[in-house]
Amino acid sequence: MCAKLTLIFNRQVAVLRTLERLHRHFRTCCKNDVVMSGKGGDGEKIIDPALAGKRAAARRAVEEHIRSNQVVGIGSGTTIISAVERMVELVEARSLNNIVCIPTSFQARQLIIENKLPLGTLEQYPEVDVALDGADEVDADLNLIKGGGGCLTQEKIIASCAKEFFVMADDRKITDALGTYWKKGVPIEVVPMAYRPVQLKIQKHLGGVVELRMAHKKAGPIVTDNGNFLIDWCFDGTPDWLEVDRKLQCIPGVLETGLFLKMAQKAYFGTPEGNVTVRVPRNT
Ligand SMILES: O=C[C@H](O)[C@H](O)[C@H](O)COP(=O)(O)O
Repeated sequence: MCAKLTLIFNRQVAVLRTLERLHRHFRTCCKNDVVMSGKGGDGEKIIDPALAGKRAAARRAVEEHIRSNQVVGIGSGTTIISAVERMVELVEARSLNNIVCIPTSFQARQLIIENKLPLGTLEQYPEVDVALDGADEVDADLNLIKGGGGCLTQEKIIASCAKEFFVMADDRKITDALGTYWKKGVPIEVVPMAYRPVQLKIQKHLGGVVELRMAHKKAGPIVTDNGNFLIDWCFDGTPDWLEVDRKLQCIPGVLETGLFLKMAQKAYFGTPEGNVTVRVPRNT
């Protein structure tokens, strides 16, 4: 019994370490903001507490919402890795079958393929049953900032095609006002030839500062999965998000924004200890 428990514990630690490595890789490639908490006594890196929160939230969201015979939208980032991990466990345990996974990015597509889950497209399955995704910040109305890892347009398309959209995050990302926790601005995907006028128009009409997101392992800007550029808008004050998003979307050259407004039905937030709180939009 004791040996069995030790085996289970060791497997969990190994899974967390793998996730941590993927998290570190993803952050280095896409966000350049690795969060590590130091060294353990045995010289091993301590598991990132934020990652433990993301993992708890993701596992719970899958357990509550993913069922057999569903078409599932697979978000991008680090949190979704844990959701896919839980889905694989359920498939292996034969309590989940006949699902189809629609990726929201190149990374999500690879994740689905590597985990041998059935891959589909919106062309084949234009109606998605459930979409799961992470977020960079979440307010009380479940408005989200997304795109910190460079993916947002395909994520928003798939969330918009889903009957239900659930968000999973670690609990640092809960906020009263967007921009309190996530200081890197609202990501906006733009057609490359238009980035400069779009940048100037946003600054002139909406204020704040707009920066072209530069790559770290490539000279020049980050290029999205759709072949576009990303700009990050560090806004002033507390905007009326619906109005601001409408204005942004009206600027020629803007493809999509990382503002996911009133799209999520529920959000799961995990703590480093593995506790999960569930929120629905305020006033619902
Ligand atoms: O561009 C990336 C996506 O919008 C992610 O879903 C978002 O950045 C959250 O990422 P993570 O799950 O790594 O915290």
